[in-house]
Amino acid sequence: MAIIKLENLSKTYSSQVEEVQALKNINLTIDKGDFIVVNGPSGSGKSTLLNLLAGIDEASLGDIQINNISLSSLSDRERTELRRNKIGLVFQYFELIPVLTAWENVEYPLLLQKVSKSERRRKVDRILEQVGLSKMAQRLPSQLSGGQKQRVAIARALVTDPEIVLADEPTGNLDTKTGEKIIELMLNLNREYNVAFVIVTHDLFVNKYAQKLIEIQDGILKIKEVNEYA
Ligand SMILES: Nc1ncnc2c1ncn2[C@@H]1O[C@H](COP(=O)(O)OP(=O)(O)OP(=O)(O)O)[C@@H](O)[C@H]1O
Repeated sequence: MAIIKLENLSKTYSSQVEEVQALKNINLTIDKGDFIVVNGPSGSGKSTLLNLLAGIDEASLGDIQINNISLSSLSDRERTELRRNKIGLVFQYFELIPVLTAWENVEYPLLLQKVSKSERRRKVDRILEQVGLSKMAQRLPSQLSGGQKQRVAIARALVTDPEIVLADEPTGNLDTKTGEKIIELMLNLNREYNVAFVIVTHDLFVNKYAQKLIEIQDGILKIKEVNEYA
């Protein structure tokens, strides 16, 4: 089942000096439970694609549909709401709130959704256990390793039960062994919750986990490989 559809999507950045066509006529369907890895050289359009998928930026041409709803038909507030409910985000530098504990960082998106206290407690405890961090719940981000911080960020992305998690270079700030564990964790969560992942990465080791491997070059998207999981 398609959760996101990109149709003839283009993005042009215009300034007084020049126009950059960052994405050129992209077509892509993301199905429920997909595990998509996106490669591409610096400046090829990867972050632009993630920003459009997340509704952070708007396409110049073409359409993005999430659950058959066209993003362009929504107001800014409705787009924010959709992002909050359907999309989880994971970043290279974790982006945790430094004055909140691991537990409170994961709780935060549920507060925005006005989820009740008992439900928040249940959901945060459960997801922290799944990412292997129950014992570190009361630590501040500064008291955690890079890999542990990324686990907190993954728990925060998943605690709202999103349909899709968008990850921008999630292993970029981790050593290879820790990075590999983080991708394996994402894959396990992908299978357990049937939530789709789109992972943008320069780390080639991630490619072997891809169910769909995508490459962007000069704003043009190519599907390089599609694997069925055993
Ligand atoms: N806000 C902007 N204004 C003008 N041009 C932009 C803007 N953001 C990106 N670009 C240009 O669009 C193209 C695609 O950029 P994008 O950031 O999507 O690439 P990327 O593949 O994510 O690169 P990297 O791997 O270095 O992060 C580049 O040529 C970039 O210079």
